Amino acid sequence: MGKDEVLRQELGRLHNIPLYKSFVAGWPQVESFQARHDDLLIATYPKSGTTWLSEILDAIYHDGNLEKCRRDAIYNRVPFLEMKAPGILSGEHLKLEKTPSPRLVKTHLPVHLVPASFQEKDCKVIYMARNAKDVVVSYYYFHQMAKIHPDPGTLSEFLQAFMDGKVAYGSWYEHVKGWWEKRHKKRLLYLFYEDMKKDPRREVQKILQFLGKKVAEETMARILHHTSFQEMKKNPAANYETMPTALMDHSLSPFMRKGISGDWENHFTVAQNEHFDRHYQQHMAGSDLCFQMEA
Ligand SMILES: Nc1ncnc2c1ncn2[C@@H]1O[C@H](COP(=O)(O)OS(=O)(=O)O)[C@@H](OP(=O)(O)O)[C@H]1O
Repeated sequence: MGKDEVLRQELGRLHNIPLYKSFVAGWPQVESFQARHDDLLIATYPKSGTTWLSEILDAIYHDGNLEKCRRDAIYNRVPFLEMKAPGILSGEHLKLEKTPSPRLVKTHLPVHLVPASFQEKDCKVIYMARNAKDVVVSYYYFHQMAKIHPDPGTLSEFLQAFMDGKVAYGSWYEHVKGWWEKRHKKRLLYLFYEDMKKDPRREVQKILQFLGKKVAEETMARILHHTSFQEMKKNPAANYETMPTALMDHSLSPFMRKGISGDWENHFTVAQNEHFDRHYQQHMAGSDLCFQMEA
């Protein structure tokens, strides 16, 4: 499989979810991935604040030492478990094998597809969820710049594909609800992008408590500043600008796009919003998982 077979291809299928064909081809190695007990898994549906959470965790792991946080690009500091783009990036599980413990591992996998060794080794997991409407807008722009995705078409077409679960990683509903069902597990922390936006200090405290760590007040202040949207946007180690342009073209839309809650209001028409709300209510009926949709 070469570069041309990776870019702008239709999606393949991994079990019950649509996924990039290159990831599907690499799945046997990912499925048999050997987790270590002190690995921390960062799990999200795409465009839900993965990079933000990753930067926060790397900063915590390095006690707010910003020089260490800039040692490499975020996709090398926190490798993306199932990522494979032959001709551009080889399998990330290989990178992980060489990473010293304690490792931070990124995944977008739904809970039922996480490799068994993470459970066997009783690894801690932090899941971050973001409201569906902002995810869909962010994902739409990401499809334009990240060419591993099929062409997204119009926003209206993309919205329908998202609602139908026909985008990479499948149904947002199944993803957020699947992980939510596990939220009572002691070694899982379920966070929300919107909470992190509203009160990052409180959310970072939650993370520290979950990890059994403490930081000095000045370290906390440094971590919060370093992981603010404005700082991450201009930080080449965090903003993905070092990715090969063949894979991500920031001139089409920057990876660090807006970093706000409620941007969907600038994109959805009234009709699209009503259509989406009806669908949303059907698919979230009976669940106590609630999202803040407004800024
Ligand atoms: N520090 C900080 N604060 C607030 N928001 C931030 C931050 N860092 C990244 N972002 C925004 O997160 C969106 C990208 O999500 P992910 O990192 O999950 O993307 S990916 O799935 O890993 O490709 C994307 O959202 P949109 O701006 O809405 O497109 C990023 O801008």
